Amino acid sequence: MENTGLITFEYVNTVIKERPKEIHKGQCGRVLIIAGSVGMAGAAVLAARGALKSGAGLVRIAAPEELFDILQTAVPQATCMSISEVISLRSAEIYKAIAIGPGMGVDEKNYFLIKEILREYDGPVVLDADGLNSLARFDENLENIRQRKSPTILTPHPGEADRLLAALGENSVKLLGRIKSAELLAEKTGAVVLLKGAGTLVTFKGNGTYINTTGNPGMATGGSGDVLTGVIAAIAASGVEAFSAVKAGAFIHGMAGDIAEERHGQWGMTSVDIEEALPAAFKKIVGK
Ligand SMILES: NC(=O)C1=CN([C@@H]2O[C@H](COP(=O)(O)OP(=O)(O)OC[C@H]3O[C@@H](n4cnc5c(N)ncnc54)[C@H](OP(=O)(O)O)[C@@H]3O)[C@@H](O)[C@H]2O)[C@@H](O)CC1
Ligand SMILES: Nc1ncnc2c1ncn2[C@@H]1O[C@H](COP(=O)(O)OP(=O)(O)O)[C@@H](O)[C@H]1O
Repeated sequence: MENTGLITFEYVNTVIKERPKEIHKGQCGRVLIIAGSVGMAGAAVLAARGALKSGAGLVRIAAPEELFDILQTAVPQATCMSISEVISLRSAEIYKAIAIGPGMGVDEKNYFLIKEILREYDGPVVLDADGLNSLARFDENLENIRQRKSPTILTPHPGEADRLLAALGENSVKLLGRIKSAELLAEKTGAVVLLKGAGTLVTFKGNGTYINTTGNPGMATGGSGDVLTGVIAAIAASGVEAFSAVKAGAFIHGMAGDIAEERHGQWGMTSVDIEEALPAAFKKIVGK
């Protein structure tokens, strides 16, 4: 078992800092978000907004073309590209982080795209939702994650973690417990693992397991996790190394959830309220 600790304000304060005066958008992190499908455009919107409100300098969404009108209306700050263009994209190096999965759907075509990115791209990749589900279904022993040398970040909820554990021939989260499940996933894949839910866990083999101290039950609402994907991708794209970016992302996302709770209450708050509270959360951390 890894050493355990808490993710605290004091820690996050050392990770997220005031921006240098001369910085420009190209230096604030370009993020590619591969997300959304017909019927789940919202997941792409929430992830992109999560990234933009976490300081990403430029955000590009790769999605089916049918979604472009929705995406460009809901997130005018982001640019869009067709998901079919990503496959031929050898210029992925311009992105400082790539997030894959929210609302993407699970099929073999998506799996091949994910596989290609995991193989070709050498920056941090955040895998969430259907990105994880596609690998759990088609990637034997999660070999594509295991073989990766660059940072890979897995952000499953317990249902997604069960699918990943099953792909590794392991028991469910219920049987293993949350800490053991997260640590097993991290150990067997070499990835930074964030296991969602009350008391979100972040672990990385040999680097300890940390429990988040922010967040509340009002966050149990559709799309909250899609926002988190964008938050983590943006922090990683800013140059923060993966494990710290995930710990800081979990804390700030939970803090935004706590601000949304204060503003709207646990029953009425939605994932949009969490996303809209991100700037206030960052301001509390940075002081500006
Ligand atoms: N607006 C949009 O476009 C939105 C799009 N979205 C997109 O929808 C896609 C499908 O994602 P999804 O999470 O809804 O379905 P799925 O992976 O089958 O998970 C359900 C299973 O997991 C379990 N489970 C979940 N949380 C748990 C917990 N904390 N603790 C314990 N168990 C938990 C749960 O268990 P249960 O308790 O219900 O038996 C059930 O078995 C995905 O691409 C996502 O991005 C959504 O983000 C919504 C907004
Ligand atoms: N009871 C809770 N307490 C604290 N945080 C929670 C609670 N329930 C859910 N969350 C947080 O909300 C988010 C839900 O993510 P996820 O299950 O992926 O939802 P979605 O797929 O709808 O985006 C996670 O960050 C999770 O930690």
